[in-house]
Amino acid sequence: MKPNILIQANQLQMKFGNQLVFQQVSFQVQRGDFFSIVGPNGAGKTTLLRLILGQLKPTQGHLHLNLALQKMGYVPQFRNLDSEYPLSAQAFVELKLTHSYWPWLTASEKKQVAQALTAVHLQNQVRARVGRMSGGEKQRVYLAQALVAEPELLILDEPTASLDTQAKLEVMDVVAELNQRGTTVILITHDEALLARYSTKKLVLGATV
Ligand SMILES: Nc1ncnc2c1ncn2[C@@H]1O[C@H](COP(=O)(O)OP(=O)(O)OP(=O)(O)O)[C@@H](O)[C@H]1O
Repeated sequence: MKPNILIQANQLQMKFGNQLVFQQVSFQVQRGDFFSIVGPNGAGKTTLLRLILGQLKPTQGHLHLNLALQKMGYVPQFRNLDSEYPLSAQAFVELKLTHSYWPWLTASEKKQVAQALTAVHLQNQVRARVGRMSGGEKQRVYLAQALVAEPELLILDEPTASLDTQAKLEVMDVVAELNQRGTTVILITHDEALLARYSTKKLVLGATV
């Protein structure tokens, strides 16, 4: 596989028992792509992400990955953390690096945390409580948590669903900046406006089944 191809999917089929979720799905994700996956509810978008993350195997076809699982960052759907949630943005991001064998972070890990918070423009709010932040800020904290591992591929599963337009753009502009600096992005979205604004390639699921 050419080094600039990160994911090559050939004729994927996915069934759960007798239920066919999709078939004949082929696509290629190249380094630097802003790749979107769209399709109606139940078309198998999350299932496809789970295949990419190695949590499921296709029932037919082949999925070749040109990067290690540790080089993938994952940002989940927006979840509104309770206003009483006690952790600061910094502590929330540090959770991703906490060791079981020693309780402190190394100097370079602290630097990684600071860099991740700077990349999402929260460098002035490192001590702010995540529970008190706006929706867009909360989702940028999740993004920072995915960034501490310095991923080559960032996978976002409807990261802005239920956020207002202002907050959506606030999150997606940061994702676009990361993409422009070389991070490959895979985005699941129902949002046509986001697709038109940011995406360079699109896979439509559900159209052929
Ligand atoms: N582990 C599983 N076992 C059995 N069926 C499953 C499993 N995971 C998903 N499914 C089924 O596969 C189909 C596709 O689900 P999936 O969550 O991938 O769709 P989606 O496109 O992400 O939908 P949505 O837009 O609603 O999030 C659904 O019918 C779902 O019930």
